[in-house]
Amino acid sequence: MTGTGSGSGTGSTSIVIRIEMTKDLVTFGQIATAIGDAGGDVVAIDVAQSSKAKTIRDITVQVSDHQQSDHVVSAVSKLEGIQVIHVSDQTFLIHLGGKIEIMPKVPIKNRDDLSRVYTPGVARVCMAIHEDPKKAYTLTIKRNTVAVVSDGSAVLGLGNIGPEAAMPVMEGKAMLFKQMADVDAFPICLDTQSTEEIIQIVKALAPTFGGINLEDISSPRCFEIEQRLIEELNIPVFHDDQHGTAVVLLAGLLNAVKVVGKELNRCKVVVCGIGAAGIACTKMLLAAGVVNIVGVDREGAIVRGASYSNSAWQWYADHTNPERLNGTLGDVISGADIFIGLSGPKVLGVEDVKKMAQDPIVFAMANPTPEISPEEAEPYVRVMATGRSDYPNQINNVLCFPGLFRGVLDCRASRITEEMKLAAASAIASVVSDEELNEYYIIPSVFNQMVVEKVREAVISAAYQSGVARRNKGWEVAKEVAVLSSSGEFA
Ligand SMILES: NC(=O)c1ccc[n+]([C@@H]2O[C@H](COP(=O)([O-])OP(=O)(O)OC[C@H]3O[C@@H](n4cnc5c(N)ncnc54)[C@H](O)[C@@H]3O)[C@@H](O)[C@H]2O)c1
Ligand SMILES: O=C(O)C[C@H](O)C(=O)O
Ligand SMILES: [Mg+2]
Repeated sequence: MTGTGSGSGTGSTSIVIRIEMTKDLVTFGQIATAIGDAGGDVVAIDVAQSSKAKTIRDITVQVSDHQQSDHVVSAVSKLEGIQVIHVSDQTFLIHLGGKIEIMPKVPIKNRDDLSRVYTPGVARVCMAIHEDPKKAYTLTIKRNTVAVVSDGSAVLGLGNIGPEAAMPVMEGKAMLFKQMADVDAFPICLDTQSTEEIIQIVKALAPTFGGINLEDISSPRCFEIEQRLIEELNIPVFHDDQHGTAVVLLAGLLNAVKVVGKELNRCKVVVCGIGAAGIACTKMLLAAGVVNIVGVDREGAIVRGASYSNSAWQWYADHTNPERLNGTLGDVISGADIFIGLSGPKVLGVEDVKKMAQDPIVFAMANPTPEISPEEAEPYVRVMATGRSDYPNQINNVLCFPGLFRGVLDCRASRITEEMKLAAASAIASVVSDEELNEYYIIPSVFNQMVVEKVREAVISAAYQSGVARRNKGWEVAKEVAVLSSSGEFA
């Protein structure tokens, strides 16, 4: 099993320490010795600024993990005549200045080009769209562009960290959309957590976009925001943490139960974290025929027959926990075949896992730190999965949203139906063949190029069957469509 389990690291890395040294008090030799003694390797030294008395230097140091990085920085800062200005690691460096940019498709080389892409030529195009707004799909970025909208209220498992702090995740999603499925996605983080304001803002933004991907908006507000936008907009709206997660979860579970030789609909499933993702995953499992699902949140099990002020939890109580189990996670997990974690870090103990039924399946999907680390759980589980990239079996909505939106944009679906989501789940599961299937390979890699293509095809086919595809049938049959459509032929 790979991975550091440290919560955010991915093994050997380099850090850049910016220091100010007072020349009379310390030599570079002393600094290099201190770094070496703390276990780091000096890889490069750059002088950022120099005066007679002081120098500012960037020292690049190879370290094995974050702990060693802390040792190295602490050793350097203890030296007389040194002031550590800041420390960057590769993860921070990759974020410098943000992770995406906008590039023109054609260069503007001369006045002639200028007068076409901009005024006066552009005016004719504007008027063509004014006369027929559908032409926005052929003559603007709308056909291939998705808004990734967050209010920063439930960012990964980090909680309500606000819109600025949510941006790196949304930029990351935009990168994935583009790299995996050639969808242009734009991150939009809103400085409001008012349900009504978010709805109005997204509605006002909609003309620019072919689809809306809502991201990291906490429950229960996310349900109303998504539902209202689905009803009030004519482009597809998809809350990724709900449905993307549910699609990938179902794909992973379909394969995991094959590995352990159980039938999904006979399994006892405990879901921890009854928020956006937990509720959507539960709905997907109920639709797949699972009966015995018990939900647990901070206050313990959600019990059938009890009353809840949170309407989403009331729905949950009415549709799950047929045995009316009560108590903590530790109580209700006894005899469970499957644990699904969509809550926060380190919620599940080894003692809890030991109480599960034979051949337990544990999907600890909280990001970035799962409910239990694979290292701790592995001796007691048969199939282990997390949401992270650095362990086997990554159950993450990135397996869904790029291919799903590729399909939705290509067939110009007006909405995303249950059939389309189920089709996407089966498509993802089908990428792993029976010969390949084993405990450590229940779900295809994010980098498996078949995933996007299979999800796209399945989604398009289901969109036509559901009657929500708005492009003439027949378009989809030709693979050359991508080329033709970019010239506007199939508008
Ligand atoms: N792997 C994936 O693809 C994926 C997708 C979506 C969400 N997630 C993860 O799932 C988690 C929840 O995301 P969300 O969007 O549903 O957020 P959310 O805020 O809507 O819901 C989180 C729920 O978990 C509960 N919770 C938090 N700590 C808990 C604890 N210690 N014990 C029990 N319940 C607890 C909260 O009360 C809340 O009801 C996050 O960690 C997120 O990173 C993973
Ligand atoms: O962002 C991810 O990695 C998955 C998911 O959307 C999450 O919120 O954790
Ligand atoms: Mg998310």
